[in-house]
Amino acid sequence: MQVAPSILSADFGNLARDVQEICDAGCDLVHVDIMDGHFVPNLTIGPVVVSAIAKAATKPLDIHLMVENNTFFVELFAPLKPQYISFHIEEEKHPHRLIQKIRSLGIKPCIVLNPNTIPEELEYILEDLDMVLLMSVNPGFGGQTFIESVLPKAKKLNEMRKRLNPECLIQVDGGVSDKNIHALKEAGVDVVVAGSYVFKHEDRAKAIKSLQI
Ligand SMILES: O=C(CO)[C@H](O)[C@H](O)COP(=O)(O)O
Ligand SMILES: [Co+2]
Repeated sequence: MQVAPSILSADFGNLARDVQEICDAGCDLVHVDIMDGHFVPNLTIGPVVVSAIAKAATKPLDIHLMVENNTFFVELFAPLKPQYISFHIEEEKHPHRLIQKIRSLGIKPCIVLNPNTIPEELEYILEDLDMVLLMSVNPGFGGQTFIESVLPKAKKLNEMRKRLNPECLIQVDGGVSDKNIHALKEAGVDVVVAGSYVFKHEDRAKAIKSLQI
C-alpha cells in the first residue's frame, strides 16, 4: 500500500519542516488539496505555496483539484511537475479531453469520484487513466469520518480495472487510519491519502508505516 499524507492537516506555520518530515519518514507521495471556495465550501492554497511544498518535498506531488475550472488549475500547477493531477468527474464536461491535456504536459491523469458517484461512470475512460481516486468523505475538509460504502465501490472498481486497465491504480481519500487500512487493502486499494491520522499522530513515521501494509 502506498501512502500519500495530505498536507491539509500540516502546520502551515512550519510547512517546509512538516513536508520534509513526512518525506524523511518514508511516505510515497505528498498529497496537495486544492480547493477554490466554489466546487467545495473551503479555500486552500495556490501555486506560490505549492511551489514551496515542491521545493521542500523529496517525494513526488499528488495534486487533488477540488475546483470549478479544472483546465485553468491544471495549467497553473503543471509547471511544478507533479506526478499526478486528479480532477473530479462531477465538475468536468470533457473528462477525456482534460486527460489528454494532463498527459501531454507529462503528468499522470487521475479522475476523482465523490461518495455518491458510481464507478460505472468510468467504463469508457478507465483505459486512459493512471489512477482513480475514490472519496471516502465529502470533499472540502480534513478530519471527517470514513464513509464505509467506499469498500464495496473499490471492490467493484477493482473488477472493472482487471478487465479494462490492470495498470490503473485505485486511491482512497478521507478518514483513512489504521482502523480501516486492512479493509481497504482487501478491497484492492493501492494508494491511501491520510491527513489527520498522520499529522495528529505523536509519531508520524510510525503512522505512515502502519498504513504501508
Ligand atoms: O481531499 C481531502 C478533503 O477533501 C483530503 O485529502 C482528506 O480529507 C484528507 O484528510 P483526512 O485524512 O483528515 O480525512
Ligand atoms: Co484530497
